[in-house]
Amino acid sequence: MAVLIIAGLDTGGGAGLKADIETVSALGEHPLPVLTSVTYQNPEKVSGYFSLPAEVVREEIRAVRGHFDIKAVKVGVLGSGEAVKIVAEETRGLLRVLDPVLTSSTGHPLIDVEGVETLKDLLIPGSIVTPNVPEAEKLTGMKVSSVEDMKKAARILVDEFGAKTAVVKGGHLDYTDVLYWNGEFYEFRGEMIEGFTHGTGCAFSSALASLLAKGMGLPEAVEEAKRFVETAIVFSSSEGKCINPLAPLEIDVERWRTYSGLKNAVKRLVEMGELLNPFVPEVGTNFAYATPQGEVFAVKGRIVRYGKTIKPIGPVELNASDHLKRALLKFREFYPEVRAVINLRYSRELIERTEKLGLTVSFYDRREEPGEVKRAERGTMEWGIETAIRRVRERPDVIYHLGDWGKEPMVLVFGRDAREVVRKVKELLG
Ligand SMILES: Cc1ncc(COP(=O)(O)O)c(N)n1
Repeated sequence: MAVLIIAGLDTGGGAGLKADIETVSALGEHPLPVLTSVTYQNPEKVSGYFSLPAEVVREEIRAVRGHFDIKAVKVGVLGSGEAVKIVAEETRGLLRVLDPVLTSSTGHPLIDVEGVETLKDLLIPGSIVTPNVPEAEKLTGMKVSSVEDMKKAARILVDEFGAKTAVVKGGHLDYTDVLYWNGEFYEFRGEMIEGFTHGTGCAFSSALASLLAKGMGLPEAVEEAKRFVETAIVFSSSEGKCINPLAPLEIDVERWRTYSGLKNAVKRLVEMGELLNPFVPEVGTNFAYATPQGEVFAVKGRIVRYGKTIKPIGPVELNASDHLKRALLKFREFYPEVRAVINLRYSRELIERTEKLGLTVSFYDRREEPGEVKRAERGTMEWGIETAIRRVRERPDVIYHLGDWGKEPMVLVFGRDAREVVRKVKELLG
């Protein structure tokens, strides 16, 4: 189904048309992108924008309106009052979701002063309007600091401004979204989700337009759009510092379980921070957790000593550790049930304690490494793990070496899942 998108271009690839196109595509519909403004922007700053002549926007819409069977339209950045007028004219009769973008989240205006007034007069009437809290405040002139205020603002947008429906999004308050539809309020609860949020407003309105285009009704479509955006935040892009609307296509259940399992396990480790601190090597600790299919999540930038405690540098991401990933994948060739591993600083006491606890310990020694492995660029880790595994009869819980990666002696603790690794580490630290 075709979804018309009327929005601006974000050169940083975070918000605007790019997020909209990805969202509509991820939800299986066909995006028709109409450009209104080019913004000069990166994740930290919008340095300006250029609005296309409004007549260009009109021609863009006309080129597709007669040709495609457009089921819904999403309107984002418009830039100028003139464009608002034309979009109101050219989208008449279409199911219209309006994200009333007034400024970027970094605070730069994305519409001129006349545009804000024209938006109220011409475009909000008849639209499903989806402001966030600052936008709801600016449009209604009221202060919005609670769910009750959000309801009041939603009602003003519908009863006084003539919107068909209003969804006030609570990302700036307690993550509850409020829908006012057919004279009734609906609340959609959410929670703080770690990740980048740049582009969330665009993705939400595009998702809502796509779901409505499919024929989904309200309030279900709002709930579904909210969950879509939550997933896009969870799997946001650290490179783009923005959401990842393609995440729902990229993840599956096992990826999700592995990701959240590792995230929780890292939290448990941080709780034991003081105890663990002396066991964090100079190069840092990492914690890798593989899906049953062998994709490996780890902590981007590793976990480092931080004062008396420890701190993960970045988020949990796919392929965030090369060394541990290789160690784990090699281990799994022998014992596929093993899916998690952590590296700790070597100490004689740690190994003694492992043995005392009845865990199986093995090791490798780089002095035994055959010449051809040494000469090959990347085989040492694999050779070491295989050698250690073959040295003992049972599946090892711990493999250590006395000088390798960064030449620092290291202990690797393996387990069937991230939770089991945390349990073993807890036992080892006493
Ligand atoms: C082209 C364009 N459209 C929309 C936004 C709002 O997104 P955000 O609130 O994440 O800055 C933006 N910054 N740029």
